[in-house]
Amino acid sequence: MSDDQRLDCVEDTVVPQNEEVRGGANSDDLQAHLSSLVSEHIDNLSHNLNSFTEGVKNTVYDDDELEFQVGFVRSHINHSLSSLAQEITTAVHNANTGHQDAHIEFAEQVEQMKRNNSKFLLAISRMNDIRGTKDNVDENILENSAQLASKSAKAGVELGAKQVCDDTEYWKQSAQEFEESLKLQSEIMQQQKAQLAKNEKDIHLFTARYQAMVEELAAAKGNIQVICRIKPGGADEDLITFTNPDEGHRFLPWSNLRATYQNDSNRTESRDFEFQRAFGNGESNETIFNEVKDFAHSAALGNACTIMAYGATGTGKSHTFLSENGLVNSYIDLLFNLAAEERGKYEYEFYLSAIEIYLNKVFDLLLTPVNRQKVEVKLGAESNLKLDSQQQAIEIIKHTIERRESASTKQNETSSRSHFVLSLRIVRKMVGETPTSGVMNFLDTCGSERAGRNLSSGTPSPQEALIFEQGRDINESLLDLGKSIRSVATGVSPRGRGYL
Ligand SMILES: Nc1ncnc2c1ncn2[C@@H]1O[C@H](COP(=O)(O)OP(=O)(O)OP(=O)(O)O)[C@@H](O)[C@H]1O
Repeated sequence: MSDDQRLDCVEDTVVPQNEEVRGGANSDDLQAHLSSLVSEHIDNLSHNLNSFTEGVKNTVYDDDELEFQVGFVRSHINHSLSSLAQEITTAVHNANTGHQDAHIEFAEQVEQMKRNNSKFLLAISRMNDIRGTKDNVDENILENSAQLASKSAKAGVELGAKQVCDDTEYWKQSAQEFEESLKLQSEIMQQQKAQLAKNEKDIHLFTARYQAMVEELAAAKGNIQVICRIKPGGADEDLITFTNPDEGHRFLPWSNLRATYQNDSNRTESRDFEFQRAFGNGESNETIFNEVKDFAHSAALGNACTIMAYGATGTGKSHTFLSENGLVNSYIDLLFNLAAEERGKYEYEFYLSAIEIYLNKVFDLLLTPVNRQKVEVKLGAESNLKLDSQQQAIEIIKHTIERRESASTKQNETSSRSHFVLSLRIVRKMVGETPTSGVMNFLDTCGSERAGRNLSSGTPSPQEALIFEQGRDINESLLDLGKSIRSVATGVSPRGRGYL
């Protein structure tokens, strides 16, 4: 077989068509595909022929062998050409089929587009219809709105007018109701005013009655009341015993007391005493206060009350009056509480003065400077300090007690050496009324003592001499006080020194 024959064969099988390869591929693609198929086969064949030619050149074949080789080459070429023809046929077939598919698809698409077009046309015509309807509706709305507006305006005016009428009626009614309630209120006020006036009258009446009762009570108890307090466990307890000869009446107006003791001739003696009240058995300061607290009300109503502690040295006068829970602090507490209770009705003012009588001289303990130098005053010219609070009152009283003259004696470690007078003035005011001014005086005398009891044998020391002098002066002043009290009680001036 020659090269030309081979080429002819190849050329016969090539189908040079400008068709698409597969569904949708164009003729350029098909042509390119076919060319590549053909050149692939030609390359293959030419390679095999070259190998064959080389083999023939280099090998010495006999005829049979040569014929066999040529037959082999021929069958190879035939096989290659028929496979090429087969591939070309398939490619062209595929291309035709693809083209037909594409054509059918295109026709379907055209059909679909036509259908869409008619739908689109239908939609446009519907849209036009809707637009027309909307225009109509718009026109209707405009027309109705205009009508509605004109109707509303008319109705609004009518409604407004009605509202004004209603409001006027409502306000008229309210004004009437208000006037009626005003009338009622003013009637109630008048009634209340009358009640107030009556209450005020009642208060005056009540106050007057209360005052009268306080005075009656004081009168019933006696203008001067004598209360006895026996110090428990005193130094003389073994020498003197107190009994109540009238057990059944111990706490009734009269409280009798029998003192039994050894007289100077060593004989047992008894003396009976009469008191409004006698305390013993370690009764507390609070119990004593309960007995005498009514004086506070009397002083608040404008009376002058004096509570005086009198007794032998060391028997508990200062303890009863001036200790922390003593009478003075309890009175201060009661009076300040009374002022707080009556605030709004009455205004209270409290003034304090504190003096001591020491060796026959009067000293103002409120004027005492920090260096404790006492300031002597004439009786009645002592300072009066306005008290702002209960706490302040208690503090000041505590300081005045500290400034009071005291000394350690054989009977009492802290014996008061001066008479101490604390005055609490109570001013009570009520609007439209003359203020009342009462006073609570607390007098803590120094205790009487047996002359010479504080002296040791031999020459007395200056301190002993002073205590002796104080004791003498104390006894003298107590005697004078006794005379003065008796003079008040009997109305007869004492003879001799003429104190009253
Ligand atoms: N009822 C009592 N209960 C307990 N202790 C008391 C009582 N009475 C007095 N005392 C105590 O006895 C001592 C002397 O009392 P206080 O100083 O009060 O006596 P006094 O009568 O004031 O003496 P003086 O006249 O010498 O000043 C104090 O220590 C006091 O605390």
